[in-house]
Amino acid sequence: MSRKNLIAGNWKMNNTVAEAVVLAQEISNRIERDWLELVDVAVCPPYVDLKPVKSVFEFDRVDIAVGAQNVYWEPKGAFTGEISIAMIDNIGCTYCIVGHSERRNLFGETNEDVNLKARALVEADITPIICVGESLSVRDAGTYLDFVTAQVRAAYAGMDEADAAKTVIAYEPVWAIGTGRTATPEQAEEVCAAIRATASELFGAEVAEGLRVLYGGSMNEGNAALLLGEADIDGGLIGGAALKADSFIQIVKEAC
Ligand SMILES: O=C[C@H](O)COP(=O)(O)O
Repeated sequence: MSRKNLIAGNWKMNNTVAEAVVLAQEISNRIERDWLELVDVAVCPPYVDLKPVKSVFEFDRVDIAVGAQNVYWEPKGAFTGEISIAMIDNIGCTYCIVGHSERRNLFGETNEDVNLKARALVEADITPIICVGESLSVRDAGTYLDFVTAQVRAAYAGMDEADAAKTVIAYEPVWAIGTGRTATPEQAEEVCAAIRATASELFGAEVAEGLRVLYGGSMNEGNAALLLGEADIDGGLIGGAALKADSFIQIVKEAC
């Protein structure tokens, strides 16, 4: 089965509304419309920027999706500071990142939290981009495949085949995020293939073949082509390089 690449920009905690609108406009102006037949493109700005960025893309009639960077699984109520799935749905989010290592490591998000978020998103027909990835100490200990596939199993707990088919996994080795130290294509492919094999064990070959597995971690316009050339890498979750229209667009082009 051929899978369409997905290039998703994670803007993290960057860009005021004014800055976000300028960046969205630059991306919209420069992206070639026919590339969007060949590759899915999304940007994930901070919550406050979601609606303005979505409005830019709607006004320009450009098929670039928006996604949130996090969400809470409860539908509503006394959860100060949290944002619900209905809220991001209402402003047109197609995707939502869950379990990013910054959320796991800086904000104490657990595998159980990631699972609850992913399941609630699937239920609402918003695609969770489920992030997994090992730290440098786990990589050096040589146990990274067990570690990452355990994260995948935990994220999928309680899901059936139809649920899993609505998800995206992003493999992001923590040691490669924002460090400029990208995984080699071979390193990234080894883990992405293991993720697909785990999905096959859990949900069967058909679901696994259709599952998009992204790579994230210092992906840029210089290394994207080689990473995206690997058999089990179906796109990228881009941090720093997604904050510059030129770099982001070049990566999208490489993914076509
Ligand atoms: O979500 C994106 C990743 O954390 C990658 O970030 P980076 O491209 O700045 O390394």
